[in-house]
Parts: sequence; structure tokens; C-alpha cells
Amino acid sequence: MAKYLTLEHLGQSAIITINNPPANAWNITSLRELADLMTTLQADSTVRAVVITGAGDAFFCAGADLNLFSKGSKQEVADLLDAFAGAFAALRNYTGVTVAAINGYALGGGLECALMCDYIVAERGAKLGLPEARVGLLPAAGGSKTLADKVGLSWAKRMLLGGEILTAEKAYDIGLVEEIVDPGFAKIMAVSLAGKVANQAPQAVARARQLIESSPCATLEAHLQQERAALLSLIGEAEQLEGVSAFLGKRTPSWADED
Ligand SMILES: C/C=C/C(=O)SCCNC(=O)CCNC(=O)[C@H](O)C(C)(C)COP(=O)(O)OP(=O)(O)OC[C@H]1O[C@@H](n2cnc3c(N)ncnc32)[C@H](O)[C@@H]1OP(=O)(O)O
Repeated sequence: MAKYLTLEHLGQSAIITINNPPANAWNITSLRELADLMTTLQADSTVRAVVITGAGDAFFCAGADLNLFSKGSKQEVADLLDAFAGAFAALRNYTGVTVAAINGYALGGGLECALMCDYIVAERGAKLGLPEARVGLLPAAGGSKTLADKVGLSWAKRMLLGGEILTAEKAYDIGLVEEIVDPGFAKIMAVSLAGKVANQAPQAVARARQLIESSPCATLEAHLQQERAALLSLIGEAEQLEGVSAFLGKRTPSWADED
């Protein structure tokens, strides 16, 4: 049983809550718990979406536990970074949809966690930033790339170099979050967004995600070839035949469980 994470199920969504008062900060144990949980959820064919949120209303997650940096031990920090890498790889590689439901502060490794998700929903009053340089640190769980990929180099520089912490509204304006909701509603909105994906064909969703994520590094010609190969790999499979048959038969498709 996890010490720092709780798990609940709502329909086809699993909701993971980071619960490590006062700031829901990450430590090696909670990161290993996240990796284990994602592996378990990946193998559970009844779950199609994972929502991550924070316990309480003040913190989604304030990042890595700063106590772990107080001794200046390179080995301890390397171990922590290995745990971040394992947890976030499990999150990023999950084949269903992932949604971060941000309540309160999402800073440092907290925002980096949200940036590994497909969508971010934030409550009014939430604050988002990568202010590690304020305490002599750097993002090292992907943030200097995932933030720049999402909002562009200019805003990424303002947030990393200037330590600017954004309101939910500003984060929405620059495309960092997909939805803003009233306090207390992030989890519900996240489950609703996740539900839209859960209604879609699982293999098609997984392939579409791969195509979108590989697109920035591909030329259009190479990408067109990948799209063609991806679509042809679906053709004739049970899922594709069911989807088209359901449409033509004017009924709701029934997706078989994923492998
Ligand atoms: C690879 C990844 C690297 C990283 O993620 S490095 C960490 C990056 N994150 C940060 O630098 C954020 C640090 N925290 C803050 O700047 C502030 O906090 C806030 C702006 C988030 C909130 O400020 P306020 O409302 O004044 O609350 P408060 O008294 O500072 O915090 C409440 C309690 O939460 C603890 N806390 C906050 N953040 C962390 C943290 N990241 N690691 C460990 N503890 C944290 C505090 O110490 C305090 O605790 P007590 O009530 O016992 O005094």
C-alpha cells in the first residue's frame, strides 16, 4: 500500500492523489510509488485514463522536497533524480490519457509532473512555476524542455530565468493549461476530459498520441509516412472494424479491452 499516494476509481478513470503534507512535495518513496502505480494501471484494462491531483486545496505539489538538498549530497540528489526519471517515464509512456488537476501551487517537480500529462486543468487561484533558480537549483525532471515545448522559449525563459510564478488565468492565456475551473472542480473537469478520450478507440488513441508527440522532430515527409503506416496498422483489426461497423449501424461502438 502506498504511503504518499492514494488511488480511487471513477468510471474508467483512476485518480491518483499526492498526499504528503504540508506541500505534497516529492521524495524518493513517493516517486517510486508513482512509478509502481502507473505500471499497475497500465496493466489494468478497465482503466483508460489517469488523473493526478494534490490533497488539500493549497498545494498540487511544491516540487521536490527541499530538505533533500540541504546536505548538498550529489549522491542523494542523483538518487532522487533517478526516482523522478522512473516515475515520469511511467507517466509519459502510459498509453491511456493522463490529466493533471491542479489545485493550489504546482511548482518545480510538481509542474514538471503536470507537464508530463496530456492535459492540465487548473483551478482559479492555482499558481504554476519552475522557480528552482530561486533556491540555486534547476528543473531536472524534463521541465526545461516540456515547458518550452508547450509554451515556447520566451515564456519558458521568463519562468525559469525570472522565477515568475503564473496565475491559472495567465497560464491559460499562454497555453500552459487547457482549462480553468472554479476552486474544487479541477478533479471533476479532469475526469470529464479524460472521459472524452475513454470513449474513443484505444489503439487509435495510442497511435494518435505517438504521432503528435513525434511530430516536432519529424519532417512533414517523414511524418506523412509514419501516419500512413500507423493508419494501415489499424486497418482490418477488430477495433477498426468495430468502429466503422458501429457508425454504419448507428450504434455505440464497444471497444475490446486493451492487451
Ligand atoms: C527536480 C526537481 C526539483 C524541484 O522541484 S526543487 C523545488 C522547487 N519548488 C520550490 O522551490 C517551491 C518552494 N516553496 C515555496 O516557494 C513556498 O513554500 C510556496 C511559494 C509554494 C508557498 O509559500 P507559503 O504560502 O508562504 O507557504 P510556506 O510556509 O513556504 O510553505 C508551507 C509549508 O510547506 C513547506 N514546503 C513548501 N514547499 C516545499 C518544498 N518544495 N519542500 C519541502 N517543504 C516545502 C514549507 O517549508 C512549509 O512547511 P512548514 O509549515 O513546516 O514550515
